[in-house]
Amino acid sequence: MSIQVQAVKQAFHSQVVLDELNLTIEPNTIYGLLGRNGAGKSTLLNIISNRIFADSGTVTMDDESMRDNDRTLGRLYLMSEVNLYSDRARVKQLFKTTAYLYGSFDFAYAEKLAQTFGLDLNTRFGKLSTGYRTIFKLIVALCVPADYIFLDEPVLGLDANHREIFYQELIETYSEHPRTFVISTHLIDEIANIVEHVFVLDQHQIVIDGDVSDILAQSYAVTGPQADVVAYTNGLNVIGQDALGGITAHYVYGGLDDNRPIPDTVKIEHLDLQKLFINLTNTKEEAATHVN
Ligand SMILES: Nc1ncnc2c1ncn2[C@@H]1O[C@H](COP(=O)(O)OP(=O)(O)OP(=O)(O)O)[C@@H](O)[C@H]1O
Repeated sequence: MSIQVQAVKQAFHSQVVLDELNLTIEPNTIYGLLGRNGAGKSTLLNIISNRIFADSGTVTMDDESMRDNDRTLGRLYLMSEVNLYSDRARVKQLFKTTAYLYGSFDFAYAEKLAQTFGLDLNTRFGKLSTGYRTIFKLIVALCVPADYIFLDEPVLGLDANHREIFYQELIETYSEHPRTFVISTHLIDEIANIVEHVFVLDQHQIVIDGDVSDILAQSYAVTGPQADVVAYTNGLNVIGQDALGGITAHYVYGGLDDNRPIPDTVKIEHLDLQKLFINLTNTKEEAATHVN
C-alpha cells in the first residue's frame, strides 16, 4: 500500500520546477522532505494530493491512479499554509466538518491536544493568531483517519515551546498508531531525530532518497591542514568545503576509501543532517563564499 510518484514533470509558465521526478512513499514511516526555498516541495505535495495536476507523469497508490480518485485520496491528508476554513466557524465546528468529510475523527485526542496547546475550542477560526491557526491545522492533521499525512511547514509561526509539544505528540501518536507522515520543513535540526527517511529535492529532482542512518553513515567532515585534507579526499565525492585560519574542512558524501591511510594531522567525523543538506544543496556561488 505505497504511493508511487513516477516521472512527474511540472513547470509554471516556462520555469521547470519538477523534472521526471520519481519517489515511493511507504506505509508507516516518518519522512523528511527537504529542499531549498522554491525547490518545489509544496508543488510536489500538492500534486500527490490532487490540489494541482502535474504536466505529465503519474501518482499511484498500489498501481491505482490517485488522480480524481476519492478512494485513494480519502486516505491522504495535506496540511499546508493554504487556508481552507471559514473565518466565522468555531474550532469545534471545524472538527465536526472534518469528521463529516473524512468519515471519522478522533475527537477525544483533538480535545486533549487542544488542552495541551491551550487552544479554546469555542474560538472562531478568524480570531486565531497565526501560531494558533497552525496549531488548529496540526490538531486536525493528527486526528484525521488518514494513512498518509503530509505536513507542509507544520511549525510555521509556532514558538519553541509549541514546536516541542508538537514533536513530542507526533512521536507519541506515531508509536501508538503508526501511519505515514511526510514533513516538509526548513528546521532540519529539529526533525533530524524524528524522521526515519529523507528525500532531498534539488535541481528539480530527488537527489537523496534514503534512511537517515544510512545517509549519515556515509557523510563525513574531513578536517586538518589544507594540503593533507586535499590529498586525503582526492578522488572522493567532496560536496563542499570550509576554510578557517589554517584549517580546511572537506565534506564528503558517499563513503571514504578504506585502503587510504588517514594522516595523523587529519580528523574525520560524521556530518549531521543539516550540515549535509547545506553542502549538498549549496549553489557554486554560495560554496565559494565559504572558502578563504
Ligand atoms: N501556482 C503557481 N504559479 C506559478 N508559479 C508557481 C506556482 N506554485 C509554485 N510556483 C513556483 O514554483 C517554484 C516552487 O515553489 P514551491 O512552493 O513548490 O517551493 P517550495 O520548495 O515549497 O519552497 P519554500 O520552501 O520556499 O516554501 C517556485 O519558483 C514558485 O514560485
